[in-house]
Amino acid sequence: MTADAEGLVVASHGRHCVVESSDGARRICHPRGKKAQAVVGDRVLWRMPAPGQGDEGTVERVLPRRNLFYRQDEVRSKSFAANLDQVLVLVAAEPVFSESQLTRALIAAEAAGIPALIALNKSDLVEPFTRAWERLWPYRHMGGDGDAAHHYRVLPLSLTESGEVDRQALMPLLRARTTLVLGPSGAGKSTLVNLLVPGAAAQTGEISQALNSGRHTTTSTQLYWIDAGRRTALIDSPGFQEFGLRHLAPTDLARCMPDIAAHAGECRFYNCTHLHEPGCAVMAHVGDARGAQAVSPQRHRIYGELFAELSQSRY
Ligand SMILES: Nc1nc2c(ncn2[C@@H]2O[C@H](COP(=O)(O)OP(=O)(O)OP(=O)(O)O)[C@@H](O)[C@H]2O)c(=O)[nH]1
Ligand SMILES: [Zn+2]
Repeated sequence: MTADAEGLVVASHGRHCVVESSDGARRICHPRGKKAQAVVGDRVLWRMPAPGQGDEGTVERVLPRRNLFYRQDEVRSKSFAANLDQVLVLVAAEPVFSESQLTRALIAAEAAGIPALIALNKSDLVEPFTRAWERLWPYRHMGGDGDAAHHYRVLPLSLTESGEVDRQALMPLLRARTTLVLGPSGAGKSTLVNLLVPGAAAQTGEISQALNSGRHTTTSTQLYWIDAGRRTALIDSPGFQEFGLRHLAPTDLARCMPDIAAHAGECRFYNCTHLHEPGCAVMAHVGDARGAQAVSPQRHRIYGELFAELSQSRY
């Protein structure tokens, strides 16, 4: 019996996926049973088809994951990607981004133990950019002063106007890592992928061709290599809009919001919800006063909304 080969899942669509071997060859694989359901970024053991059984393989087993980034909505859970080094949330000056969506993505990253970066695109749109940069004040300062203390790195970009400069700023942060890129429609995700991934269109074409065989034309989540040595990867995933956090309990929220977590241990009641209790250290820090230890009123409002959302009965 031949040993199963190890491979990396570089695209997924429905139940089947595309597995890349160490020599770079890609092949469609189907999971052998529920336990072999893989997501992009998974390392898997896979097997060639038996002679005469076509050219699609089977995923025999998903190897243990370092982490799993996912969202979960009311009805079904939807996995995004596994084994990530970081998440890059790309928003733009225009269209105006939703701070609630941004926060949801950051909470999901935090819950999975994955560091997050934020990029604000379209700095050439001066006035909207100034407003958006200002809205990101809490994110730019959270954790303390100085680049090392900041909880989130926030980068200004202008992908269509200064792509080369942006590439130089981004590459040191991306090199030799696997980065999941998330962002609302229109923020510039395609522009970013095309800037950083030589032949992105070709890689996509190859994959849709592979997945095509009359059944599927688009892939949902996809991994691109930035470098020829295949060490630096970007994972592009749609679905920022309906970003559910149903996999979290309301009481998980505080530890996943670093500005709130910083004070949550100092409240009078150990089971403080930070919404109305006397002696709440979190609420004592909510205000317009700016400071690395402050909790912005917007962030506290979003926390309250999410707390209510996650407190509704589950089904
Ligand atoms: N002014 C300006 N426009 C930009 C910049 N980057 C991207 N755009 C434009 O913004 C629009 C959206 O960019 P895309 O890269 O298609 O955005 P996307 O996030 O992939 O959007 P979807 O395809 O809808 O998911 C395009 O018209 C881009 O040309 C920028 O730095 N400045
Ligand atoms: Zn409290």
